[in-house]
Amino acid sequence: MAEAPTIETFADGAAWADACSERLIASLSAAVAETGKAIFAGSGGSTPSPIYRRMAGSDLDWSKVVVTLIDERYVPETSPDSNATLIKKALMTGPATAARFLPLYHAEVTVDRAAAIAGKALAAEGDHLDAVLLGMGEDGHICSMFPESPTLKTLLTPDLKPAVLGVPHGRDGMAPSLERLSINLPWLMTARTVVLALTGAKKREVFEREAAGDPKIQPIAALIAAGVPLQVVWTEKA
Ligand SMILES: O=C1O[C@H](COP(=O)(O)O)[C@@H](O)[C@H](O)[C@H]1O
Repeated sequence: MAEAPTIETFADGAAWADACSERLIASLSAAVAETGKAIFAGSGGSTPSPIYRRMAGSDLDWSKVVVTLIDERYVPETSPDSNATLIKKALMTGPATAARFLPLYHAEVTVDRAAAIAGKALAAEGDHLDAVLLGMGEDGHICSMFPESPTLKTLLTPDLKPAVLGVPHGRDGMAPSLERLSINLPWLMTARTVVLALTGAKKREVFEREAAGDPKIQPIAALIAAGVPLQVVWTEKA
């Protein structure tokens, strides 16, 4: 069985955000130096903004970078739930406005059609992700992979093609409350660098529980079993 990665602990939010940003930028810079381009896939939610602000201030040649999302709520950018709006505001500022943004959401189509459009566009950019920033909810979800949800059967199948998939909202009060879009495990398996940014005692506890869980129904355990190169970076308070 694959071993859970060590949780790296940082003394405060500034050191934690610096460490996350430095690792992601190092991977993107190496890709630009080697191939002339790089793909970054970032998370939404409440955790990543300080990391994005630091990344935006780096001297990476952003004109060579494609920025996309690991997941998205099926809402337009005018919604406060839009991950696209969050990443545009926090990351794509200053020199980083030169990066090209690849949205997962598309208007006026079904969530599955939007996923197919986004999946095709991402696959046209390359066959791997150079750097990925993941977050985790206190319920153990990463991307839009919710523990024990029926969509995990497809999202977590390791030997499918890398794809973006539509995620229906949960029934009977189960998560997620909105339709969503998510990259699948095979995309994560292509990634050169994957930082899982965690804050707070609760998330540390949840990570430890999920990492030791069943890869069929617990996404964190599935990533570990599939050999996704997770760097788990934690601080008590961001
Ligand atoms: O819904 C989502 O939640 C997770 C975790 O968010 P956080 O607010 O606990 O940081 C996030 O990683 C994901 O991208 C987002 O869609």
